[in-house]
Amino acid sequence: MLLTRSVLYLPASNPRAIEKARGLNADAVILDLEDAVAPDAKAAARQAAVEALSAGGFSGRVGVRVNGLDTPWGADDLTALCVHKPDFVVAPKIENPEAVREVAARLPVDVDLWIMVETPLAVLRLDQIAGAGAPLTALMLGINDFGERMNLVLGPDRDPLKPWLAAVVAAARGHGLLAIDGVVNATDDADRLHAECLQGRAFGFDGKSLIHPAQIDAANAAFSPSAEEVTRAREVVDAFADADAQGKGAIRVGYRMVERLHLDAAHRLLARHEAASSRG
Ligand SMILES: CC(C)(COP(=O)(O)OP(=O)(O)OC[C@H]1O[C@@H](n2cnc3c(N)ncnc32)[C@H](O)[C@@H]1OP(=O)(O)O)[C@@H](O)C(=O)NCCC(=O)NCCSC(=O)C[C@H](O)C(=O)O
Ligand SMILES: [Mg+2]
Repeated sequence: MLLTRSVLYLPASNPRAIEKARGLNADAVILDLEDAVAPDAKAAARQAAVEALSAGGFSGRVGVRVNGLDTPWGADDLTALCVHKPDFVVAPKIENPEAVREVAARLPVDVDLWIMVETPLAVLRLDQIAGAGAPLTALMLGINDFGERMNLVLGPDRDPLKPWLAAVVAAARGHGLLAIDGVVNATDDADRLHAECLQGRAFGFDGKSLIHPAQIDAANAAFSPSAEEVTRAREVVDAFADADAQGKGAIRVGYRMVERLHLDAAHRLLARHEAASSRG
């Protein structure tokens, strides 16, 4: 099972961060060629990303966030990734399904496409964008860009974002995609990170975008099934395996009614637990 609890960005122009990322327990890392890299450093960062992919050694999945195709660098970024392929490519500031297909057409085979939802037009066209088809596999919320463009004032509760958190997850679920929540810029604010991870999980996200190694453990913990959830899931599986439950759609487990949809959910949760336990 593909885990995306912790998705760590790092500037591809930072060799120390690339080296460090090889030993971190993030489920995925993203070598950024876009906003974390200054215009003058774009070509060198692209070369560094290709060399990092070629050298390998990352413990999780590796992606590259390319520049937009409407910039001087986007096309060359995608061409460079055809030789040493990442596991996935992240396309920023996508605003319509045509833009998804334009990037997809330049991807080598077996490379997934994740797209950033980070503009007002993107959230207004979520259904069309999320339905653009293979190789699109994930939606990532870009809170920095979205917040700026919407003129949001975001406090720890992220109230102004809530409609969009729900909309992004609904679009992802509706089209069978992963949904990754946005970043916390305050790298020293462990309380805020913890609260946002729990909130993201409650809204249905599969994981959190991160910008610093110190954020990984909190995301891995929050997006892994808790011990209590695992216990409850096992109870549901055991109850439906019981002879008395055969042929029934709804049964009682302890104080609650459960249906076969809960059995499916329990199986999915236990699969996530297995995967999380084997990664740590
Ligand atoms: C935010 C940072 C610029 C902070 O850098 P710095 O002050 O140098 O960090 P530390 O001194 O605390 O670093 C300690 C060690 O950890 C390594 N490190 C730091 N960050 C990373 C990282 N992301 N990945 C791997 N390793 C990292 C340092 O090298 C130190 O190592 P050592 O020398 O061994 O002690 C910096 O953290 C950073 O650049 N973060 C990533 C920024 C980025 O990629 N941004 C783009 C995505 S954010 C975004 O905007 C999403 C979206 O587009 C949106 O709109 O919301
Ligand atoms: Mg952005």
